[in-house]
Amino acid sequence: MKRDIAALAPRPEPGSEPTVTADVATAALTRSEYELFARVGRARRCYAGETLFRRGDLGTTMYVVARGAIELDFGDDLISKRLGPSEFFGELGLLIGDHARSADAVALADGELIELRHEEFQRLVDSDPGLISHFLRRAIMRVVLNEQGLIRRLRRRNQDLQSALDSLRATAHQLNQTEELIRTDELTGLYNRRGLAQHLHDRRRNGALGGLGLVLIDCDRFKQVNDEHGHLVGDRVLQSVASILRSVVGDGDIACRLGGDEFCLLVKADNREAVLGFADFITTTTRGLLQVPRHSEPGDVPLICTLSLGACLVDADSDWNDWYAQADMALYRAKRLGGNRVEWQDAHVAA
Ligand SMILES: Nc1nc2c(ncn2[C@@H]2O[C@H](COP(=O)(O)OP(=O)(O)OP(=O)(O)O)[C@@H](O)[C@H]2O)c(=O)[nH]1
Repeated sequence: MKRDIAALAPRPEPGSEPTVTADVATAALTRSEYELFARVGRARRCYAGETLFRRGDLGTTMYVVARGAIELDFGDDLISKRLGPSEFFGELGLLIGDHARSADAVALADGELIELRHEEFQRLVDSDPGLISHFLRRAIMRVVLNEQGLIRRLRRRNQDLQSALDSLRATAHQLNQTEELIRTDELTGLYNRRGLAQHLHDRRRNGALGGLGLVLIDCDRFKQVNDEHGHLVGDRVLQSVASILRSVVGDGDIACRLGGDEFCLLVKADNREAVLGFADFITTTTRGLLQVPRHSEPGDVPLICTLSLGACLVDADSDWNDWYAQADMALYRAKRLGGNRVEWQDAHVAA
């Protein structure tokens, strides 16, 4: 058997004995190496589909393909290698002994291998130190090249992951911005109805609906502002109202434009006086602004109009429709009484 295998040694082209760097990629033994390995090692048959070792197995054996083909599968998305006659694998088992295999080795066809164990390494060295030193250098270079290839692939994968992460972050950022836009009233920058609904939903989920007051705010005779001064002036009046509301909201409070010339304010307040304090501040500021002489504007262009306000305390056990109905009763009264005022509505009277 040994003689048969030795006869399969590669026949070099004249003057083509491989150099250290030229043949590392192919892992093929030179003719002299093959003959030495065949002399020291044992012949071993292998059969199509046979697993010689698996990734992670501790191995002390190196193989040289005499006949047939072997596939090395490194797992994950690493490229498998296919080895043919006179190519070797598992050399770290031979060189360092108990070595965890980095690939599954499976025979692709019936064939023959030369098998060398760790204990036989010294015999190889003693038989031909020069040849084995050459083989060793190639084996080390092969390990280094494999390692460099692996590092390159890991770097590339790292970069791919990094850019995937970057684009994910950008998408998340765009999504946040879009959500912000969807929740915001374009003209005033306050929350719109959708934003208010989301806010109330979040608060209810967090059990944070207690100790709140609601103030509904509606512009008085706003249609007249539009009719007399035009839509743009009307827009500016709405923006002025929004600015006043923005100036009173604190952390956790919310100012919202419900639509048209109607606004609301949801504020932290434990009692009637606290809620009315916010509402009074709004009417006082509005009246103050109406007193400011406006020499720079041609005609009598208003910066703001008077407001009607309806206020109440929020019952955490009921919902927005109930609170709105309650505050709206007060607002309706404020309108009926001529506007430019704040009215209060208690819960039991509203019911
Ligand atoms: N400029 C401007 N006007 C708007 C906007 N949205 C709604 N309006 C106008 O707001 C006006 C609201 O009119 P009404 O609901 O009759 O209210 P009002 O004139 O203030 O009457 P009272 O509330 O009874 O004092 C309508 O003329 C709408 O066209 C907007 O975004 N910009």
